[in-house]
Amino acid sequence: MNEPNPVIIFETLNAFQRTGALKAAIELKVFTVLGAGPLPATAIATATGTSERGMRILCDYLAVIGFLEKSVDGYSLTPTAAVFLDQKSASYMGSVAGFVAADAIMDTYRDVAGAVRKGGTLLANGGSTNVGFELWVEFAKSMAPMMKPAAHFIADLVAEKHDAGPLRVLDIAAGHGLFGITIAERMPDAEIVAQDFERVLEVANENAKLAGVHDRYTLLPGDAMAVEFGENYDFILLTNFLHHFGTDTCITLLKKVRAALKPGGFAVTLDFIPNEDRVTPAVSATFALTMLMSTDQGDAYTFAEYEQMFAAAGFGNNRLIDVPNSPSRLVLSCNA
Ligand SMILES: Nc1ncnc2c1ncn2[C@@H]1O[C@H](CSCC[C@H]([NH3+])C(=O)O)[C@@H](O)[C@H]1O
Repeated sequence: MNEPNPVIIFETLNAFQRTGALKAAIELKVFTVLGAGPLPATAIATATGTSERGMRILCDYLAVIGFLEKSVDGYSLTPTAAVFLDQKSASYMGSVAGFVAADAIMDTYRDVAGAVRKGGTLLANGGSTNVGFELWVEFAKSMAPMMKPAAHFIADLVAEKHDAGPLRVLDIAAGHGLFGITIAERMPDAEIVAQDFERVLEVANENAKLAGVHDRYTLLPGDAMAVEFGENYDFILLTNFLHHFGTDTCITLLKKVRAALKPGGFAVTLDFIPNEDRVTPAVSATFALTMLMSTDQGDAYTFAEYEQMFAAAGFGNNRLIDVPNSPSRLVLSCNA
């Protein structure tokens, strides 16, 4: 570990190759074609309408980085590729490439030094928190599969905390809507109010229809900082949202959240929350760079920082909870 070794330099400088290769394999449906069993490069090339040379080189690359296995029968799927990248799998999540590795996102990384100099995003108008940020509809359409484990975890938590009877839930920055929709599926008396920009809520509304919970699903379009939330909510969800803003803005929003909760109601914050060292665990710690590149003031806040923000907004009781099968953690804050 402490021996000097230049490999990490090459691996890091050409990490864009990995992104490009995986994006291409998803786009060309290589993993779906291989879902039926091992095939040689020639057969994969025929099935995907590509060149044999190109497919051989792509499949060898995917074997090197761990998405395919190579044997005398040709290429086959690794367990991860079989579960998450074959379109026929119920847990397919290839769609996340449409947001995570979108051209507009990748373009921002052409000038990390510029964002570091400035201390904020180089995107126009504050980046991803602006109503005009184009990619949120793409996020809503593509990212739901990644959120499934956390959505079920939160629905379980809500069911555990709530006695039988009517239940009002506000899902702030709902996106695809999965978090509120999963609660509605679990609890037949739950009424969900979904808040987000108008064109994003169209996606959530469609998902609510598909899930058959549409009659208990209300839309509250607009900027979360400006719209009236209403009151008497049992639970208010803040999933993957607070990280976009500076602490003062978060505190202002959290005061509004508290005012909209019933006494004894809960704010449920799901986020990338690194340890106090800010360098572990890797996924949460590196998320801070995502915020530097796409927002003016956002960050991957530690639990101590969340505690301070929630306390400043009047929440005295905050608990950090790990979410199984997810890199995210949850802060459960009671309006005691
Ligand atoms: N100012 C804002 N007001 C309301 N929604 C916003 C604002 N800025 C960003 N958003 C939404 O915040 C969401 C962040 S992505 C998170 C979506 C979902 N809660 C999830 O956890 O997967 C996107 O759907 C954006 O449209």
